[in-house]
Amino acid sequence: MEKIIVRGGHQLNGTVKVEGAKNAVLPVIAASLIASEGKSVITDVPELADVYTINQVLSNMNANVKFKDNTVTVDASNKLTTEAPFEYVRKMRASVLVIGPLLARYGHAKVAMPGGCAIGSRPIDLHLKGFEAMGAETHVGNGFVELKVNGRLKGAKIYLDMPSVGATENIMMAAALADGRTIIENCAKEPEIVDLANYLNKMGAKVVGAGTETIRIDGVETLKGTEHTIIPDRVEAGTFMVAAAITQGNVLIENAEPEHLRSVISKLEEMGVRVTEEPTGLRVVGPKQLKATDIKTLPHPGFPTDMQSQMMSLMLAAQGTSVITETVFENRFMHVEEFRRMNAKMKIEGHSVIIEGPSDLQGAEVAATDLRAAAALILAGLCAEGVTRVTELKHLDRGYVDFAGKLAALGADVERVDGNGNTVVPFVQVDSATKDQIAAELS
Ligand SMILES: CC(=O)N[C@H]1[C@@H](OP(=O)(O)OP(=O)(O)OC[C@H]2O[C@@H](n3ccc(=O)[nH]c3=O)[C@H](O)[C@@H]2O)O[C@H](CO)[C@@H](O)[C@@H]1O
Ligand SMILES: C=C(OP(=O)(O)O)C(=O)O
Repeated sequence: MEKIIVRGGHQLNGTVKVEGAKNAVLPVIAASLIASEGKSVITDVPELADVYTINQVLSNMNANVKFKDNTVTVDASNKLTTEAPFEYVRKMRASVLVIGPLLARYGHAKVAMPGGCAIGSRPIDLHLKGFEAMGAETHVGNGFVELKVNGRLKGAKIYLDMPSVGATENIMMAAALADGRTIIENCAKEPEIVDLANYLNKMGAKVVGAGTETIRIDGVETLKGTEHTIIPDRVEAGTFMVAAAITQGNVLIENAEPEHLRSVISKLEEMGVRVTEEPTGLRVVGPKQLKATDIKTLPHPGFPTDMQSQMMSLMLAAQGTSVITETVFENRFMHVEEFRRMNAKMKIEGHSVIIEGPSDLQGAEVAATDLRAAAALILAGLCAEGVTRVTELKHLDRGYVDFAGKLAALGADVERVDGNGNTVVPFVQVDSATKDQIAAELS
């Protein structure tokens, strides 16, 4: 079993570059299924397990997908099949994002129902209600959801009970080819929604209002392949901001987009961290003593739930009592038990965690419970006494490119090893023949 081994107590200094955003690239690759003509060329694509999964979902549908040098090329002009089996949806819930494109183009989609998840129940009822409002018939059975529409989807006025990111994306993609105007109210406003809207518009769609709480889409007849560069990953950027802060370091995070990180910057500043905008990114300087603060996760532009566990690590190192309230997911505190194994002083009360800092964190063997928890446990290891060993790295690989290598380049004592204790070559550094082989399996 692979592990990341962290020996705490090293200050981080230097420069780290942020990759393209996982949560932007997945819907963009899914949207390329709508293009019945031409190739889609997507650049700044991070080499993440999730990107390989969405590429496999598309290949499995008979789209021609290539992934090389951080560029994904999709040719979806073939006749596609319209089914996504459980083997992919189980690995990655975002596989459901193919429903909107398939329904728009073929009037049919059959996708395995995503099950529960380590951060709580994650239904897709809002996605389905949106499709139904546009005229689709939905049938759930035998572990699948199947949607059908006779002819084209019809534009509709859709109010989302909550601003779901996935539902907004899925409905936006379906509406791009619908007959008439769709209005999505109370929609998600995340930067990744804006990136998807920009991509769809370059493909020939008519989407207005992305980034606000109402999006209007006027359906068109067809969409064509286009070129697009993915926005920087605000969660990866935020994770390295915490890494700098927790080690009293001084790190320039290249490519970090301050406009996407306002709530994170503001909370870090409250904790005594210095954040300055530089021409190429954000410089983060950690204080001698961090101060406690409170956080409530909310849809964008509120504090992102995907930064909740990393901030928990920082609060454990801060002086005083901090409170984190999670309002986006029903159960995103599985990592609390793992932090406790590192001597963290914290308790869960309903949807909040109360953190008594500073905890004398001690290295321990801990298991990542989800993607961001994996990063958070490694961050805690950076300031813990002794050796921290983090397992269940499949979660980490979904969303971070060579996390251990990037931390080590900043001066951390971090190493990824296999079950025999041998250093593991990160995927991004595997030889190009192996990468080509993986790419060939996809096409
Ligand atoms: C691939 C991707 O972009 N993932 C992000 C996306 O996930 P995802 O798109 O799954 O998150 P949503 O915004 O849809 O979920 C937010 C909340 O709404 C609920 N809900 C959602 C849909 C629905 O039909 N019914 C329903 O009840 C969910 O259970 C959750 O409690 O946004 C989340 C919230 O910012 C992030 O944490 C994820 O990293
Ligand atoms: C929860 C996350 O992703 P996903 O929605 O893909 O599970 C995340 O990126 O932290």
